[in-house]
Amino acid sequence: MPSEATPLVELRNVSKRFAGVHALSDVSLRVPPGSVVCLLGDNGAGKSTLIKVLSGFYQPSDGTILLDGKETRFSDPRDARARGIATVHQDVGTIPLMSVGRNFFLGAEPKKGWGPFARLDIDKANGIALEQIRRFGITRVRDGNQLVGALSGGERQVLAIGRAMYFGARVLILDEPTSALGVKEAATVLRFILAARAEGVGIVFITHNAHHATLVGDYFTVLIQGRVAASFRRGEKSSAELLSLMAGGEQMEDIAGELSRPDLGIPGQGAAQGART
Ligand SMILES: Nc1ncnc2c1ncn2[C@@H]1O[C@H](COP(=O)(O)OP(=O)(O)OP(=O)(O)O)[C@@H](O)[C@H]1O
Repeated sequence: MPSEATPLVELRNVSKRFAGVHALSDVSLRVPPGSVVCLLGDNGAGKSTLIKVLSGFYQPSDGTILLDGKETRFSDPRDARARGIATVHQDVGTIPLMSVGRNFFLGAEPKKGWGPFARLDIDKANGIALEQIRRFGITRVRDGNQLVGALSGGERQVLAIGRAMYFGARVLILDEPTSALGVKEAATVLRFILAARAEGVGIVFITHNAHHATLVGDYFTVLIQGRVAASFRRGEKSSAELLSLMAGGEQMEDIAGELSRPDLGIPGQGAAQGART
């Protein structure tokens, strides 16, 4: 279980408003080193906005961001990245028709020679890429020249996350990394999340999947309509309770109550009970 060490990054009472829309209201979130913080919420709950505040894409309208316990401000995503905050999006950001090695170093290739004669040292790029993904359990890929398109969805996620870690990520923001994957593939990514945690990285794991969250999460924050609806530690709630919270537990109770009203003439309360699980 992670320690109570100073969070790598922290949001304190952060709000974000757009014209007429309160996307985030008074949200606090701590990401300690070596921990997985799950961020859950329905569509429109504010998860993307929160990621964008954490990764320097938006400035908060109110509230503060702390990095290693010190108040800070990210001028833009490049600034946040340079200070160790990496975001890996669901669509992964790898290019299928490029090799594993080239994808790994996209934009930051190790060069042979110098000046106008510098060219990509592909052997070096391949070697580092393979070593990094092997470290995290992807042993099926044996050749860095292999095209990324031949990798599975989970392997591609691991490549993208491994790349972020190689380039110095201390906080990894993973935006729905398991949502498009089958069971085995999701397990590959979840295993990787645990391996990154063991290296002391702080992970913000955004997901719709309460089961995936409860498998790896240390801390959980549920957003509903831009507010923190619940915030708790591992073991304090079951995944069924988590699911109900994400759906807006109270609303579900209200719907269940409505369905069981005798004047509606709906036979039995099966639907109402079903709605609660
Ligand atoms: N740039 C913007 N301008 C105006 N409103 C915005 C903007 N970005 C987000 N919103 C609004 O803020 C609220 C939160 O949106 P956000 O995209 O953060 O939710 P989400 O939890 O990421 O949803 P999803 O899972 O569908 O991506 C929504 O009501 C959305 O319409």
